[in-house]
Amino acid sequence: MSTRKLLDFRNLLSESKNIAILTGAGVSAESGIGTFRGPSGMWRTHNAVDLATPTAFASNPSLVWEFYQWRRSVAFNAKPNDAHLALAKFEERCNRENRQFTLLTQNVDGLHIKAGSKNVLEIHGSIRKVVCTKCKFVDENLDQPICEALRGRGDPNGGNQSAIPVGELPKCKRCSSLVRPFVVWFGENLDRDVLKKCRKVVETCDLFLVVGTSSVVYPAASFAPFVADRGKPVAEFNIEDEPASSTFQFYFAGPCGTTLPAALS
Ligand SMILES: CC(C)NC(=O)[C@H](Cc1c[nH]c2ccccc12)NC(=O)[C@H](CCCC/N=C(/NCCC(=O)O)S[C@H]1O[C@H](COP(=O)(O)OP(=O)(O)OC[C@H]2O[C@@H](n3cnc4c(N)ncnc43)[C@H](O)[C@@H]2O)[C@@H](O)[C@H]1O)NC(=O)OCc1ccccc1
Ligand SMILES: [Zn+2]
Repeated sequence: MSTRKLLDFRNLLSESKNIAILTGAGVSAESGIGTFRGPSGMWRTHNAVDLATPTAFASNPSLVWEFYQWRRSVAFNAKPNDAHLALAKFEERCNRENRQFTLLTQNVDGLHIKAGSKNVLEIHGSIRKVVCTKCKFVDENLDQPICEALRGRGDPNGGNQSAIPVGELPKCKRCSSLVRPFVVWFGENLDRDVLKKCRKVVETCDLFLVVGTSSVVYPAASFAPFVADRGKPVAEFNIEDEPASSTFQFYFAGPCGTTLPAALS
């Protein structure tokens, strides 16, 4: 990206009053958390998107809980990287300058909040929380392992794969029924209130940034085009040399742990 473009972007950034940002797995890649595309999108012989479904959980809750036990262990041991930190720092600046800042993330790893971001919408939920399949009680649970039966389980390269009886899987603190990760699975609707907040953000922001996402999962993938259709500027940050879609005004190629601090500081 030419310095000319970078300067143009930074001027626009300093004039904007209502900035919104959408992040995806690419923002956590430099924290050692694999993305969904490519080899890291596989767990054992399963494609992550096949395990992140209500049907997979209904047919094999033990396997799905092993998958999430592993992802919790990776996420809980991960540290926010310079991209997360730059976003948290930029939010503070916006607050000081009375400008609106909203961070929408598809990531369930909790690293934005760990980095200090405040106005964060985790549109696909968080693996730091569980929800009861019976009474719907939502509880933050950072226990590692989350239950005794999952101790040492979840190894992506094999290990003990015998099915864990449902009665030994994580239980609700209120009614002792089976709990599931508090995440939105494929084929499930996003939370109504979260969707309403997302709609307000894309209808009112005057600058939208898209960071580290392949923009294939909906409804999140519809946000940036919606803002662009309103005639508002969109800037994309991605490690790929070329933008997936060239409809946006700005494209910053490279690892976002480098490009984002350079653009936002
Ligand atoms: C696959 C896709 C086609 N399917 C969908 O979109 C589906 C169905 C659908 C609905 N509407 C549609 C319209 C058209 C087609 C399909 C649909 N959507 C849904 O089911 C949604 C629910 C979607 C949410 C699912 N849950 C997730 N996560 C939580 C769980 C969990 O995480 O376990 S989605 C999950 O996958 C997505 C992964 O995408 P990315 O984050 O972008 O990651 P990816 O690996 O793909 O890309 C990484 C990018 O980063 C870049 N990168 C890598 N390293 C770096 C680096 N260092 N720096 C910068 N960039 C980098 C790479 O180049 C790459 O571009 C994220 O959203 C993530 O949250 N629900 C729904 O719409 O309900 C109503 C409904 C229901 C049925 C039918 C109609 C309507
Ligand atoms: Zn319960």
